Amino acid sequence: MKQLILAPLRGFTDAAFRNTFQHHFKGVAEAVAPFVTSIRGRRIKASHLLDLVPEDNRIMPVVPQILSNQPDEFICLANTLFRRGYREINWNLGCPYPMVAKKMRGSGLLPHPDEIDRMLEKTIGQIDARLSVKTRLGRFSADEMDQLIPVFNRYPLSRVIVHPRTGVQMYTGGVDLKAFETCLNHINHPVVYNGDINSLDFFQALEARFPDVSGWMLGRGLIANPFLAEMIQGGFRQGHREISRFARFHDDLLAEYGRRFSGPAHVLDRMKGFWRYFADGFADGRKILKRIRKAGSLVRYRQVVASVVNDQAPVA
Ligand SMILES: Cc1cc2nc3c(=O)[nH]c(=O)nc-3n(C[C@H](O)[C@H](O)[C@H](O)COP(=O)(O)O)c2cc1C
Repeated sequence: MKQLILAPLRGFTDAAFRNTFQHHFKGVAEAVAPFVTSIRGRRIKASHLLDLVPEDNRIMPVVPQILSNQPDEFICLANTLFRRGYREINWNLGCPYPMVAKKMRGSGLLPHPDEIDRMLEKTIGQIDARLSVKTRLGRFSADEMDQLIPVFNRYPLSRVIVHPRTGVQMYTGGVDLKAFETCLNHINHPVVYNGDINSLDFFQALEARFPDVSGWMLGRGLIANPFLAEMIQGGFRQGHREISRFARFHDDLLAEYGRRFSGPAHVLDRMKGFWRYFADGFADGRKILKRIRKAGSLVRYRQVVASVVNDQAPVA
């Protein structure tokens, strides 16, 4: 089995999604959860860690992720999560949003390897869990990696997940596979590849080029085509993308948000959000997305989805 990992996508891959996904589809071994920010003071409210309630995370193994640049806060949150049973904590060094990056968090830390060094030095001996990082190549330029790799190599990280884009690229432009190769060759820890795995063909090309990768993280491509992990594990191109399975998954996801969210408007918003990705799995996805976005109520939304499911066969 290839080690396939569900990427953290805030607003998408929460416990409701992770559990429902795992119930309907095979092929994914674990997930990194969307980030939680560290907070000042020692009291961490239960509401802050709602997505990481252990009883709600027994179906898919989960690695919590922390966004922080404060060693004390990081240690406190990481050890709280360890006491709840999480054995690995991931540090977010990739978040590209200017609001985050300007405060020297996420990818905003990447131009400051000395700060990353300081964080790792202060935290790593103080937390009980294993520590991994999820990083981009740099904030402004892939060259920033040259300074970052020696820092990562100085500490006993359990793995380094690399999304080979810069922070300022956000999600545009291509992934920089040459720079990823440099990371793979020079980082002394297991390296996980992440970015744009949207098809079996691209996955197979990556796997052929980078046989030493320890795992593969999939985000948007897996939401767009929830069958992708099964396709990758089986090495087959088509055949298992059955609309009825997709429909059952969709309906269970909708029901799950119905149980968790306080009103139909929130549920509708969340489900509409998913169609930004689901639509890519359909031949006339743009038209479908327009119809879904126009739905003004959950009742209407269900009708549109039912007609989409009845009328269309998704493309593999
Ligand atoms: C809406 C959205 C939310 C995201 N939230 C997180 C997050 O909480 N933590 C993180 O490390 N990366 C986050 N990412 C980045 C993804 O984990 C991943 O690195 C990126 O989407 C590239 O992988 P993909 O092409 O397989 O989606 C987010 C991406 C998107 C599009």
